[in-house]
Amino acid sequence: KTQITWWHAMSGELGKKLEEIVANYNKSQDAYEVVPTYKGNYTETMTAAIAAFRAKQQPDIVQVFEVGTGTMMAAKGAVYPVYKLMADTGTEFDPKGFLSAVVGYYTDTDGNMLSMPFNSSTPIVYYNKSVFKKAGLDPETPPKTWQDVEAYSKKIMESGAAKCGFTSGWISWVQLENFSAWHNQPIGTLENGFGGIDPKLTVNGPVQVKHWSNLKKWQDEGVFQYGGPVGGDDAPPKFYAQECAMYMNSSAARAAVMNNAKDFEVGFGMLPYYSDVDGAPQNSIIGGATLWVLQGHDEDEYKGVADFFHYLSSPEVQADWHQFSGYLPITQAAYDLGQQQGYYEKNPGSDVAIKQMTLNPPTENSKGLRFGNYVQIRTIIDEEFEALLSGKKDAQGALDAVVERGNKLIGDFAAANQ
Ligand SMILES: O=P(O)(O)OC[C@H](O)CO
Repeated sequence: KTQITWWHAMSGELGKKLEEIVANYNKSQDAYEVVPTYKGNYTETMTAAIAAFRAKQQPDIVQVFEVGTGTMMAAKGAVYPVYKLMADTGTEFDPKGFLSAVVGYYTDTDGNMLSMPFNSSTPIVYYNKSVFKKAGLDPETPPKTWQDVEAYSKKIMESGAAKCGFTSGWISWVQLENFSAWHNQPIGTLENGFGGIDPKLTVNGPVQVKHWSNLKKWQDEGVFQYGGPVGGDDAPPKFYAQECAMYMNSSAARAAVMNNAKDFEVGFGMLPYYSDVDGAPQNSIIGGATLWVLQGHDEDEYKGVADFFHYLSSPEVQADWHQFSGYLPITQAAYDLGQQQGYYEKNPGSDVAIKQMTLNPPTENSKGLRFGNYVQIRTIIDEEFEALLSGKKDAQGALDAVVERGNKLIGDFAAANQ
């Protein structure tokens, strides 16, 4: 059998499910064996793949998170574009079958899809219905606005129903990038980087500054508890232990939430917005990851990769993965299948993510972002957020620093890739 190596970043419930999908594929045919390897979180997996490529030890497939897209697109000699792979191997492939928000993110300016969508998400609100009830709030009504989040949190804390109002995973992704799209505010010039290689960040606008300054105030009042840098590993336990009543994170946190929220009922809601910001709520943007194929392998392996991708994007496999994980149904057929199966009716709240992402046709500010070196910029965002929380900087100072430090990295990237 020809072996296909796949480096991925899925741990916990998601990692187990990924292995099950691979095992089913391996059983379904005799020619190829896909060998999945967990390489750590998204940043670690991407870094490992780049190092391996330099050492000529690269896997066939690597899972790269959405913010690595700008960097991967520029790595022309290292990447075997998916549209080309599918054409070269004569494998059936219809990019139009994917949801447009997903395709748009991974398509180059000539309209070619460069990586294979697999696990696209968007952030939503999870809330503890049992705590809401104890606090005298309606458990069927999630907060709509940030004003609601504040008022509900105070009621929850004052009634003693929970110690904290809310926590959040992925500060950069949820409280800055998606926050901006949801309020129709630009993250950067040149259509958030989609329109050219040398954009400038603009995350220090008044709406973002107001929000970060509220987050600092809410932290000081105990309304908000920080979940830590990168994905925010400290956030989920605060929600599971019923310390914080609301939790903002990826729609794909669903699998872990369902597994860990044993003693209380969970509700799902869209992200909150400031009702005094014109154009909000707009639509949220995707996160998660896609699969990139790396150069340097033989034709047989690539045939296997294409065959595996075909399997992965079939409606049955996609619908199963989506329904288990909370990742979006990335093809229309997988969504239609879920509807036929009655999945969304039987699982109230399971369609919040897709509704929120498609709430309005995307604007230049809400189709995503594409900046070189953005993985490093994410680290800067975390650092500056921590400087804000510790009182070293105010919100304007922290976000100005993100812009200044981030623009330097984008400029370096543009100079190296022009
Ligand atoms: O937790 P995920 O897989 O939905 O990814 C969240 C962010 O998009 C990562 O950049």
